[in-house]
Amino acid sequence: MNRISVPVRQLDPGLSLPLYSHPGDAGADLLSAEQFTLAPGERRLVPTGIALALPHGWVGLVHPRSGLAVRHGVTVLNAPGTVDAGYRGELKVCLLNTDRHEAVHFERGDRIAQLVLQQVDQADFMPVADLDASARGAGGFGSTGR
Ligand SMILES: O=c1ccn([C@H]2C[C@H](O)[C@@H](COP(=O)(O)OP(=O)(O)OP(=O)(O)O)O2)c(=O)[nH]1
Ligand SMILES: [Mg+2]
Repeated sequence: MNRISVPVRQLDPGLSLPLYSHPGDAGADLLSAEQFTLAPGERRLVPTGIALALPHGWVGLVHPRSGLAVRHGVTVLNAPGTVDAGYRGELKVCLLNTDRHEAVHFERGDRIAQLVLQQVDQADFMPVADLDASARGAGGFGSTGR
């Protein structure tokens, strides 16, 4: 596992930095810079109080936390959110309360999502008349059965 240095601007100095709970964890927990309540079915763009300068060739992926999903039905609507390396604005998390009955309350500093850093490549998209054959072919969307 690489350990890379990522410059962080703390827009809200009272909040801790993203935190890996255990050595080797893939996701660093992102904190909420706000106190708020999500009504059933409500979505909200939640600020995290930080801005990053990810290295070129890396991406930040904003994943849901499984505990929030299982216990409260709270997920990240656009999961995984894509944080481009060149983005210098505040990291935000689009939370959605999928529960149909229960509101969910969050305090400032609560862990709302997790950031996974990965290396990525770009493609040069080359127009061609035909694609090479493959075992799967055009089968998809349940072509292999349930
Ligand atoms: O969960 C997310 C997703 C995105 N972003 C920020 C960083 C990212 O680089 C930027 C744009 O995200 P994306 O490309 O997914 O959104 P878009 O709707 O395509 O907006 P844009 O036109 O700005 O690219 O918004 C976040 O802070 N959190
Ligand atoms: Mg975009």
